[in-house]
This record gives sequence, C-alpha cells and structure tokens, in this order.
Amino acid sequence: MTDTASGKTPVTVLTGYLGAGKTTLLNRILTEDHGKRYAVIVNEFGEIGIDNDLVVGADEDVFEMNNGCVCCTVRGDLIRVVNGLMKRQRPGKPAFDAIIVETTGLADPGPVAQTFFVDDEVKAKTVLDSVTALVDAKHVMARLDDSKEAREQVAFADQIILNKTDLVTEDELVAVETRLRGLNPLAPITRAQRADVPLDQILGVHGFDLERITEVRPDFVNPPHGADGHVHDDHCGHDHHDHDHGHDHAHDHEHHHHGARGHAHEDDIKGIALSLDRPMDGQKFTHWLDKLLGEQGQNILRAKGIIDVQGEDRRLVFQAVHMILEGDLQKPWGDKERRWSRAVFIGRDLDEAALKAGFEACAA
Ligand SMILES: Nc1nc2c(ncn2[C@@H]2O[C@H](COP(=O)(O)OP(=O)(O)OP(=O)(O)O)[C@@H](O)[C@H]2O)c(=O)[nH]1
Repeated sequence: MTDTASGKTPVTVLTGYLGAGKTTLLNRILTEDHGKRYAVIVNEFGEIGIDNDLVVGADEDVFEMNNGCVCCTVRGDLIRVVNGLMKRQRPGKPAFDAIIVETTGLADPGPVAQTFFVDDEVKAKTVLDSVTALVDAKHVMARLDDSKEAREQVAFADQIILNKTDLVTEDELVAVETRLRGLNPLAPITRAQRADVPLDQILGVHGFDLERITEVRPDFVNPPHGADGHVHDDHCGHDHHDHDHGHDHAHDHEHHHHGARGHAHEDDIKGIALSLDRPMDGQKFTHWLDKLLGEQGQNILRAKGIIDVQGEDRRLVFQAVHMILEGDLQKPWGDKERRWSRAVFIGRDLDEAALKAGFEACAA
C-alpha cells in the first residue's frame, strides 16, 4: 500500500474519544489476514502501559511513544519512532505497508498530524494519508456537548468511522450523522460495529487529497443541513426534527457540562465550504491564505482546497493544519474537466461571510 506516486509510506492518525473503539480497530489491523504489514504506534499515559497491553500481538509491530503529553507540541518522540521504523527494511520495499498512529482519547490530533509536515526526514519517507476519527454512536452526542476535544477530533478528521451502531436506533444514527456533518461537512462517515470497516477503505485512502474525496463522494462538500446551499440527499435524512442545531443562535463558548441531552446547542466548530467558478489570481490567493492562517491559524483546525489559477494548466492544491501550510501545483486540468476552485475551512469561530468575501476577492 505504499503510496504509489511518491514511494512514501502512508500514515494514518487514528483519533477517537475515550472508549470509542480504537483498540478494537487496532487489534483488527494487527490480526486480520490482509497480507499487509502495518506498524502501530500507540501513545502511553506516562508510566503505565495499559493501551499497549490491550493490543494483541503487540510485540513485533507495536511501538510506544511515552515521552510526555501527546497534545502539547510537535512530537519529538514520534519523530524518533517513525524515523526508526523507516530505517528497517524488507527486501525491495519499505518495512511497513502503512503506519497507524493512535492518539489518546483526549488528545488534539493537530500536533500529531503536524509532525508529518515539519520534520524533513519524516517528510521524505512518509505521507500523512488521513486523520481518521472513531466515534461512539451511543455516546458521541453527549461528548460533543461537553468536550471540546471530542468536537475537535470530529472537525479535524478526513474520515469518520461511526462505531457501535448496534447500540442505537436508525433514527439516532441519522441524528448523529447530521450533527457530525455540521461539524465536518467533508469527512465521509462509515458505519461500523466492532470497528468492522474494510481496512482497504480506511487505510491508504489519500484522505488528505480533497480532490479524491470529492470524486468518490461528490456530496462531501455539501454544506450542513440547514445551511445555505445544503442539498437534501439520501445521506441527510429528514426526520431529525429534534436535533436542529440552528446556525443563528448565540454561541456558548464555555461549554460547561450540560446534561447529556435536551438543550439547544450551537457547535462553535464548523466547516465552511467555498467555491468559485472563475479563475483566481495565484498571487492574490496565496497572499490572502498566508495572511488568514497567520492571523487565525490557531482557530483553523484544517483547511484544504483545489484552486484554478489563471494562466496555469495545473491545479494548485493546498492544505493546512493550523498555521502550517503546504501547497503545490499538481496534475493538469483535463480538457473536458470543469475548472473551478473549491476550499474547505474547518475551525472555531470562523466568520463565514468574511471568508467567502476574501476568497472571492482573489478572482483574477
Ligand atoms: N456494543 C459495542 N461495543 C463495542 C463496539 N466496539 C467496541 N466496543 C467495546 O467498547 C469498549 C471500548 O472499546 P476500545 O476498543 O477499548 O476503545 P478505545 O477507543 O481503545 O478506548 P480508550 O483506550 O479508553 O480510548 C470495549 O469494551 C469494546 O469491546 C461496538 O461496535 N459495539
């Protein structure tokens, strides 16, 4: 599964709130008869190695980072572990087909994801394939109410596995999916029990590649239910009347522990999808994006997009994790292909009107 274009080993960052089913998934990855070799990097809380012991077949392919808190900074220990893995060899190919990094249930996945952009050695050998969030269908609504980390994990994800679907009704599932989509309109949601998703559907998916996602499921950039431009489709369901997270409510930035259910709630994290059918001025756009990330990068969890630059045959593809921005010109637009620009910003307290105006002002 080595990334064919680049020869780099794909890395999946696995997040999910406490108890969502991460260990269950890792055990599947390590034990299933898939003919691949995966390395799993788990994160330990200080001295007690519980997680590692819960992962079966742990010895050979499971590696620990235990150097401090996973959510604080770009991870020196993670860099060391990954570089160590990359030095191993199998005849003619990298030692592992893919690497999965588990973050603790409470961690912000941002710094872990950023690690794969900042260290030159890591960057040369690996490519961040996706941030995958596991969600507990039974408990996620309450967690989204009371936990900023839970909201950030969902907002940050390239794909979401909605686990424990056996514990809730279809109506409840639709309500959960609607809420997840409000926080993250881009990530595909796959339902699962005991994390029984096909591994080739979640690993090596190029989740960071916006274009591929929109090719597979064009509805991913569908604005959330209730928002301008939302298209009703099979995925949104229409019987979720009691979960109308209106978008005009006053914000509650404190998010004290509410009861598990029943209050009207405005998620302060949201995803904003922008598009433009005219070519853009490349310089204007780059300048705008740099400035935006410089000023609001703390609040922007993720951004990615494909831009149609005037006078350029190739598409400009960018993505950002907080303030860390990467962008380059990628494959040329096809003759019959629709040339258009689209971008998604996921973050806290984003001013949608200002973003839209700024984006459109970059038109050539
Ligand atoms: N009913 C049900 N239980 C599940 C499912 N998936 C996992 N579980 C159970 O949920 C519990 C938590 O699962 P884990 O895989 O340990 O979750 P985790 O995300 O690793 O938890 P932390 O390590 O605390 O972050 C375990 O008892 C699992 O057996 C599911 O689809 N349905």
